[in-house]
Amino acid sequence: MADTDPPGTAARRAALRLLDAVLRKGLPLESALASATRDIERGDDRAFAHAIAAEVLRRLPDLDALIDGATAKPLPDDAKARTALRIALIQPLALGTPQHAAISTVLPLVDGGPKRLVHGVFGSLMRSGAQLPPTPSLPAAVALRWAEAWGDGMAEAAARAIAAPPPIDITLRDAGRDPAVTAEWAERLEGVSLAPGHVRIPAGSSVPDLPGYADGAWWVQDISATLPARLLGVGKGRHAIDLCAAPGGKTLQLAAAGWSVRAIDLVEARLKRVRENLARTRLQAKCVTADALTFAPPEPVDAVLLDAPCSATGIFRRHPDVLHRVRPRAIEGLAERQSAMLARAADALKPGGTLIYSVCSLEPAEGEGVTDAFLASHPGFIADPVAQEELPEGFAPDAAGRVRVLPGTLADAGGADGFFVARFRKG
Ligand SMILES: C[S@@+](CC[C@H](N)C(=O)[O-])C[C@H]1O[C@@H](n2cnc3c(N)ncnc32)[C@H](O)[C@@H]1O
Repeated sequence: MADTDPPGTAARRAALRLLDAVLRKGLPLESALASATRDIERGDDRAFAHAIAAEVLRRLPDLDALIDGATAKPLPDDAKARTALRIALIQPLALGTPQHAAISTVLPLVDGGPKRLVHGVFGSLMRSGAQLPPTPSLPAAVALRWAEAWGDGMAEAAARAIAAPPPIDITLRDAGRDPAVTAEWAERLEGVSLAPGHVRIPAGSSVPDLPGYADGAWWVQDISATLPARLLGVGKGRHAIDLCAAPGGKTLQLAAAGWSVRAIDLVEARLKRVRENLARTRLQAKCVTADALTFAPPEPVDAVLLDAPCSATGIFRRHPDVLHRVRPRAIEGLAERQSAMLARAADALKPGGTLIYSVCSLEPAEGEGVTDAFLASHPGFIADPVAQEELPEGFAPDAAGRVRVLPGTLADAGGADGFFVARFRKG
């Protein structure tokens, strides 16, 4: 950083590195954060760099349309000047930063480069009163892929859902299916409940400061992500394996519902988070670092939950980077690995046991495609259709008894992550 840089420039430089990591290197925003903000001392500056990058990713096609409308010759997609302009524009247009602060801290990012162009385009857009459209636009390739898979209405609902970060959902440890306990917590947390054991609070709430967090009375988990464990019901001491467990939301649900749980994850550092979450909530599970593609339990078990690693396109509201870095070829590769994991999961079950497969993906190849192929290649398994009564209000099984959650679900109550769940029984 140059000594003459205005205060706040470091945060914009970090935002530039973050956007480069996502858009050029294809990395998840969260995993690029530590390295991109390494030279920033203050936590609020690091948070601001993150907020700028996330908001640019939320509104990227709309920002680019403004930039293209104000430049005689389109800037290349990966030009530093384009990224600098995205960072400068998003601040007054969405984050409330005064125009002069936004541009003065962005110009040093293009030192020795097209500074005048960046200044000129920013100035002319601001003078003309440029605004972002009220409904964000999806990247064209994503809009096309999702409209083809699910119809235009889904793509429109997804676009509406990007506009703002979603609310925070909480799963209660001790509520079980008792509506009175849930109602009590909804009041304490000043939230609303959309299902037994669930409370929804506004986006941006400071989670560790809320009542019950330090005592481990609840954990953060989107309502869609609660469905797989809900569909296994109460455990009564029976044995379950959570095959890709970290950070552990479903392990905690299963343990709280009385299952004897073995939590597996490939990545030891991620399994550490499961252990921390178990310690905080005072729940029990055996944590094992292992590869789901080769793991075999000592004895077959009553239930296996495979919440497989996936494109994560269902959580685009929280992680808008997925909209820009997940490509069709990657989705194909993920579906192959999910099929291999599901076959392995099937081997771990007792006869009569229940297998749950889930992904936080909006790609049919990773959901319906994997489960259709599984049933076709595993004649010893049958689909175990989900009944409407098993699901929270606002969710519904599809014609085959699987649960496909699309954008637009619970739209009036703050939405839900995109998700897919299927249940099978071993004959
Ligand atoms: C979708 S996340 C799981 C979320 C978790 N079920 C929950 O509810 O908190 C996928 C997890 O799979 C793990 N994973 C990826 N490849 C794996 C493998 N081959 N074997 C086991 N775990 C794997 C990742 O480390 C990651 O923690």
